[in-house]
Amino acid sequence: MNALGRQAQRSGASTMHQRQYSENFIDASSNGRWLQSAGLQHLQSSNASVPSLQDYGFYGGGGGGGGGGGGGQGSRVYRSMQREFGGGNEFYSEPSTPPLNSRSMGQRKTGEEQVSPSEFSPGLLDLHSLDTELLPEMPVHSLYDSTSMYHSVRGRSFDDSEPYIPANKQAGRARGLPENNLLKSFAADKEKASSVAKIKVVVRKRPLNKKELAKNEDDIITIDSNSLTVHETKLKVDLTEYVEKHEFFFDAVLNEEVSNDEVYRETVEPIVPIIFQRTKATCFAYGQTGSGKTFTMKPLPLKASRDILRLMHHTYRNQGFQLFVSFFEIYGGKLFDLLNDRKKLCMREDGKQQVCIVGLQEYRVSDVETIKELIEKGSATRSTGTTGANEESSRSHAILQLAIKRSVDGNESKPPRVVGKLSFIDLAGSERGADTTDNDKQTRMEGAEINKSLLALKECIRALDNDQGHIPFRGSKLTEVLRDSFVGDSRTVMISCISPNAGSCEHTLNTLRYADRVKSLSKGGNSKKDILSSTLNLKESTNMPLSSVLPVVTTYEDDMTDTWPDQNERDEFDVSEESYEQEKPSWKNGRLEPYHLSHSEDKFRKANGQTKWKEQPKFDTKISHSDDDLNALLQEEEDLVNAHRRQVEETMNIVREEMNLLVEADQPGNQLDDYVSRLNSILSQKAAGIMQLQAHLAHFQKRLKEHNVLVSSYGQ
Ligand SMILES: Nc1ncnc2c1ncn2[C@@H]1O[C@H](COP(=O)(O)OP(=O)(O)OP(=O)(O)O)[C@@H](O)[C@H]1O
Repeated sequence: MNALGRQAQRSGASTMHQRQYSENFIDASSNGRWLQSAGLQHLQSSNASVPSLQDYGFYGGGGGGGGGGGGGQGSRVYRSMQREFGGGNEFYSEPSTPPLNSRSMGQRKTGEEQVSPSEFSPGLLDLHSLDTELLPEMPVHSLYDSTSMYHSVRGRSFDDSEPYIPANKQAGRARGLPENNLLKSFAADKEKASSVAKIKVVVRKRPLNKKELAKNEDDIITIDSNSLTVHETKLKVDLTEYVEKHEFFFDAVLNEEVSNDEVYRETVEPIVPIIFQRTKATCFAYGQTGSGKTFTMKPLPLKASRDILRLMHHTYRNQGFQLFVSFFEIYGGKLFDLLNDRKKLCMREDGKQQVCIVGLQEYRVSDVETIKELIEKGSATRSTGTTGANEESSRSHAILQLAIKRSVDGNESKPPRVVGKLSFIDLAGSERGADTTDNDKQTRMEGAEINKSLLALKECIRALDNDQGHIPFRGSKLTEVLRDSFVGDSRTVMISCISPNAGSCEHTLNTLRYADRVKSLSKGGNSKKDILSSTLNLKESTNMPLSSVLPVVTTYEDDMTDTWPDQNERDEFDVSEESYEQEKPSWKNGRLEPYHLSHSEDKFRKANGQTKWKEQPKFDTKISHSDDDLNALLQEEEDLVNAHRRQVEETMNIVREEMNLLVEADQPGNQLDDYVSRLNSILSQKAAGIMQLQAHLAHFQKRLKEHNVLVSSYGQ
């Protein structure tokens, strides 16, 4: 739609997708089968033949290379940790096993691994051996025990000796962010910690980039505390410009000057302690391609790992917690292990509908440098391509998981089981269908798959936050994979990334509407305020009377029920192209004929004059719920056009009435002629506006159809 989306398409064969494979990295066949788990649910029996724990951690001290210049804080922390814990902590007394030459190590087997290769080789699922179920509650000494916590803080700890996060470095902050003081936050009691919002929506605006500055593009986003306004320049029918303001409210809005440290403090830091309490948390970035998702997400896992390790070495010292890292991507609906030469993974479901990622390698880590190295390797292996807005666009969803595990009853011979998990998802850029029309088939299919999964994700978050019985996890691979992070006690942080330039206005509004929906549908917390803000957002954004906006709010209420219209309803609300044909206004005998509502639209009207938009138009019923959801999104746009059309129609009716009154009044002929011709010209302008809106609508419908065809063909 805008120029950005149309630039720099990829040629089909050359495919700028990079398939970079990290040479020298850990061999696919390494590790015991317990490493195969992504930390998903499992059947607990087992254990007799489980291999003993292997530590694939490799320690920054000796290698150093991986850390390179970027070591910075991490190296400092590591050294400090060594100083503090080198003697006492089990993790730091284990032999170093650098991964770069771990191929041979991978073939090493413990006695317990001497089992049928077909049974235990990586890639095969043995549900009985996987630690996929959260560890049942176990007494954890010192957990939220303020005495011991303060003890560790006040004693000589690395926090005292070498704080790695600059104290209160708040330059350029949009608003007061919480201080980074993890251990201090631990002083809060358990209840307080678990009161962290179930879902938090944060928006981050990036600065204008060089390209945008060179084009003299305006920054159209203003931020005030936790509200944000998009200033959209629009054209009236008579081609005069006007600015429409769209105001949104979120849990936090971070301006372009906010650092990644501050983003971490606002988003992930509060949930880190909770994952020691049998909680699974997910943090993901959403937004248009080039809006800063990767920039935002990339540092978060490392910062979180640092805090996790600090907690493990302070508050939970000697309590047997272990940290594991896995990193995989979903590309084109398929899973690839980013820490194992992009080995294709498969997902299986057991009888209890527990999902396991078969063959996924997990690495036990005990220092920041190792994690850093793993993240860098995984990121380099990710599928990227070029979009108009981003030369190195992520074309996959990358999922990095930090799992905290613990041996049952402290028995080290048993495989550790998941206590909690923190998943970081760098989603592929959201794209509008209109931006991909000129792209090659592969790109378009990627776009369709990406959009499908983003919509499925939104649907799941909504359903979860509203405690709905049915969570539509099967909507996409992404949501299937994340199922276990969402069930039970879970937390979700969504970071919506937006570009500030005028050329991205449409994308930005879409991103914010997506975020707004996720937030405003939240049952927990300030639901009243959220509903209000949602209404306000829509009111502002459409510049229409509230009555025209109400149907959209109705959508929200309807959606909360998670019900989908049955087939009959869909049939009844079928919106066919013919119906729009009939709607075109026509001139007859020099007069504009009344603008009839189509039969189908009439059916949307409710007794109170409001329109109910819950019902989806009828589309290919083979398409999954997420596709229905896309339809719903497009339906929203269609609703908007319809609302505008009704507004125009009302204006026309008023004008028509005025004309009739004038004709009836016995005015001098010449004056009347003048007036009538003026009104006629207004009417023809309005008619042109209606035509425009109809073309807009037809365009949406066409796109929707194309998308559905694409998705269904892609799914086959
Ligand atoms: N807050 C920011 N401050 C400075 N530069 C930023 C910021 N956010 C993004 N950028 C820069 O903008 C460019 C695009 O960012 P990034 O690759 O993170 O986008 P993306 O949303 O992940 O895109 P895609 O979905 O295509 O992968 C990068 O060069 C990045 O360094």
